[in-house]
Amino acid sequence: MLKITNFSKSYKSDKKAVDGLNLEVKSGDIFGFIGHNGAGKTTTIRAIAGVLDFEEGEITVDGVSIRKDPVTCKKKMAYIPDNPDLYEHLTGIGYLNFIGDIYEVKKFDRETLIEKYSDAFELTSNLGDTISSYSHGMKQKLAIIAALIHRPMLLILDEPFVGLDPKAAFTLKSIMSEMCKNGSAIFFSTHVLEVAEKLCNKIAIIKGGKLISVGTTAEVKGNHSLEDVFLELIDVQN
Ligand SMILES: Nc1ncnc2c1ncn2[C@@H]1O[C@H](COP(=O)(O)OP(=O)(O)OP(=O)(O)O)[C@@H](O)[C@H]1O
Repeated sequence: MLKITNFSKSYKSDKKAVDGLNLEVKSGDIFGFIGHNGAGKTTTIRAIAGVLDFEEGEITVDGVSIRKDPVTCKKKMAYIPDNPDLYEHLTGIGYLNFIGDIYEVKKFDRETLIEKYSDAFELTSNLGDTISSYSHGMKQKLAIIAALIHRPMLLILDEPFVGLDPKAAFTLKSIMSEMCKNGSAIFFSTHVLEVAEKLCNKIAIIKGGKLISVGTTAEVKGNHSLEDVFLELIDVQN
């Protein structure tokens, strides 16, 4: 579903933020992307989402190059950044309908999914309010609902659990599991290693722009906790 081949990105000419990254996320995978601050997670995620240009390597979504045909790729996926930038003057429902129009989601599907996910995130009674009146967590919930209403084959999330209350985090985890059971693929970054360990069937650890471990969660952590493995790998490679 998502294939990253020899992807590198430099912001300044002297140092690569991401260096020669190879990764494949298959249908049904919940793939956790972990690494220290500045490791290259957001850079990778933004390149996958088609919002960051890059010179080296190839990224394909369902076989389509994000560089050559970004529109086709974007129709197949949804991207939720760590700090979603929403149209503050719109109401919640106005925003969801705006996104529904862009992705040409049919009326019945749209109404059904908006109801389903707004109820799940307890946002239904706030949908008539303007987004500028929402808290940070409410904005995040709205961005998640907007991402889900066009049933993406690939969901890309940058630090999705930051700012969500425990119930909303539980709801999101349940939705992620349900999506992958239905054949979608999910790739997300997180610093919450307990969540990654429980939720993901695959894990990649990035350090200084390079992958230092990748595989099934069982392969990456062996008989240890993911936290122990992560801390040891980060230290050993210093
Ligand atoms: N717009 C930019 N201009 C210059 N350098 C950048 C820019 N964005 C990121 N970088 C650099 O690229 C490297 C990787 O940053 P990135 O944001 O991808 O890390 P991250 O793993 O997402 O970190 P965090 O966990 O703190 O969010 C860092 O050295 C960072 O300073």
